[in-house]
Amino acid sequence: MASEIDTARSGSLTSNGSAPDPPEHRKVALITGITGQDGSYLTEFLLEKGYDVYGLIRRSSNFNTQRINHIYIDPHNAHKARMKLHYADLSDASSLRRWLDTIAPNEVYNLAAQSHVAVSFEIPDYTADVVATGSLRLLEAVRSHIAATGRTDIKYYQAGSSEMFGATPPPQSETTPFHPRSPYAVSKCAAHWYTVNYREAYGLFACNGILFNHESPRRGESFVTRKITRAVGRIKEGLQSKLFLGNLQASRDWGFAGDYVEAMWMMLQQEKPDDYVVATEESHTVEEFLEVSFGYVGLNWRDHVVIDKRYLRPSEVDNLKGDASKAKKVLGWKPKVGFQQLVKMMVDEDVELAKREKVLVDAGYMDSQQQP
Ligand SMILES: C[C@H]1O[C@H](OP(=O)(O)OP(=O)(O)OC[C@H]2O[C@@H](n3cnc4c(=O)[nH]c(N)nc43)[C@H](O)[C@@H]2O)[C@@H](O)[C@@H](O)C1=O
Repeated sequence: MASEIDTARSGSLTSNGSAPDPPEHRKVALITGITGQDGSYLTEFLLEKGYDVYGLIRRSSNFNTQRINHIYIDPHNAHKARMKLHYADLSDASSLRRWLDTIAPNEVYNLAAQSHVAVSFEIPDYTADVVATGSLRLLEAVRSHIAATGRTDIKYYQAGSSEMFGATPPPQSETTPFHPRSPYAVSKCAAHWYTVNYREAYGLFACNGILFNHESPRRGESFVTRKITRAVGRIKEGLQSKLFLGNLQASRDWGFAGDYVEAMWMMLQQEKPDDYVVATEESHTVEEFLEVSFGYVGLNWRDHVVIDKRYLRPSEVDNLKGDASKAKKVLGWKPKVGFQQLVKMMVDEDVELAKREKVLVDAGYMDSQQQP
């Protein structure tokens, strides 16, 4: 990645070796949250499909583009670069409208969020501004862009969340009532209903994907699955011995993020816009995740895990298990990676990562308490 901050950064990906369509024939996608786990998988997926992909990124004093660096191509290489990045922010309506007008996308994927449930209790106001009002700003930018340009061939995807179901018992489907249990979840409910409202009021092609937890080796390290697999790798390599966690009895329907981005795209390829639950239909407790991940490398989690009340939430979501029959029937979508395979994939990558850290620690370049 270039060391200079570009106003436009770009990348390309072709695995089948075929030349991409000429620019005038290529579909154009705009993604908010492109630097996140889902944004990176969706970008890879869309580039493979021959799209030009534009990502909106937030300004930060440090680069936060690690997950898409491998796709990056210097924008000066104009004919090869098919992923481009621009500065914008869901809290800045004018930036959203400006990039919509400039890019004129066919598909808009709103993946950006303050997505950490526990953190949303600490910064509820910011969470609501970005997750709820930010979605409204983007919808309004799309609506006013269509009104001004007459471009009706534009489709909108809203990243919804199983957290919206919250306290409502499983299995949860599109018809299950929402009972959100955090500022994050309440904000996602607002974003969901804004999306439904813009569909009903203005005829916008707008879909809500109600995605259950989806993980990968690119998952942020403060979410429980990655926190666990990072610890497994580091404990295995002798870089740490304890892992501090909160509620081990919470149960989640965990799938692979790479599978879930395909469902997002499929929703926008339908004739009519609609809302879909995306899930594996299996639920496992945090404790089961510990059993499988530590067990996989021959460790006993009970020797390492310490409960720290700091990680308990003021109100918890106990049990999520999706009913994805609509997505299966209408979209023809189904998950490819199961729970055991997902855990192993994450542990394998994090053992490798810990081995690289160990080299740095042994050479005196890093303290074992630090993480690169
Ligand atoms: C679908 C949904 O998925 C995610 O939200 P989440 O389910 O809250 O994910 P998580 O990995 O933070 O927590 C899962 C469970 O694990 C428990 N837990 C125990 N001990 C720790 C712990 O130490 N850290 C964390 N983070 N969780 C812990 C915690 O109390 C909770 O019951 C986000 O992507 C969100 O954006 C989203 O939309």
